[in-house]
Amino acid sequence: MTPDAEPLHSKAFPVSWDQFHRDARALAWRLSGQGEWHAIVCITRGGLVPAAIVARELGIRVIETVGVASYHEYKDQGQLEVVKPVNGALIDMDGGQGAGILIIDDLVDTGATARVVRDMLPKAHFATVYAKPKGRPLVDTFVTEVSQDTWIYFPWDMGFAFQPPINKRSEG
Ligand SMILES: O=P(O)(O)OC[C@H]1O[C@H](OP(=O)(O)OP(=O)(O)O)[C@H](O)[C@@H]1O
Ligand SMILES: O=c1[nH]c(=O)c2nc[nH]c2[nH]1
Ligand SMILES: [Mg+2]
Repeated sequence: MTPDAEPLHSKAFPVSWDQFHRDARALAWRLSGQGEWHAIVCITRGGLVPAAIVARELGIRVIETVGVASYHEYKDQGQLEVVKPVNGALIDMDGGQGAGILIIDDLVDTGATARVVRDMLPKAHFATVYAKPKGRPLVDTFVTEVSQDTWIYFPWDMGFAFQPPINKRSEG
């Protein structure tokens, strides 16, 4: 990046545990009535927490995972790696190709993760709590859209920290 270039993520969207619980529950409300799913495939690790909340709300007890990692360093998208595939028997149920499966992740950003998982389960319903514009076309159901230059700070990545008073803060 040149010194004058705009940072890729210039805005911050911090999410508390309370807010995340409300948003994940709102996702469950949006999903209810849209279909009958016999299993959730949760994209680890970010999908684990919303999958637990949606599973509880919709009464789904079969939870499978697919492990996908691409942001190996903070905010830096690297090589996408499927670290754990989906269970083949689950993909083949209900006529195959992931029919009857609900895929859950915390967000779509560029859509790279969603594209890979959709290819594995083309007939599944893809749901996330948050979506950025590039990834949005790949998601069937989501709750809140944020701009592409926003970084979402999830509660499991955060901790309490001292905040200097506003009048003592330096610019930038
Ligand atoms: O739309 P994309 O640009 O692919 O980004 C979205 C993905 O990035 C994050 O996962 P990450 O790779 O950080 O792994 P993690 O879930 O284990 O934290 C997030 O949980 C999504 O799965
Ligand atoms: O914590 C995160 N916040 C984000 O905005 C994001 N985009 C991709 N991966 C992400 N992880
Ligand atoms: Mg993830």
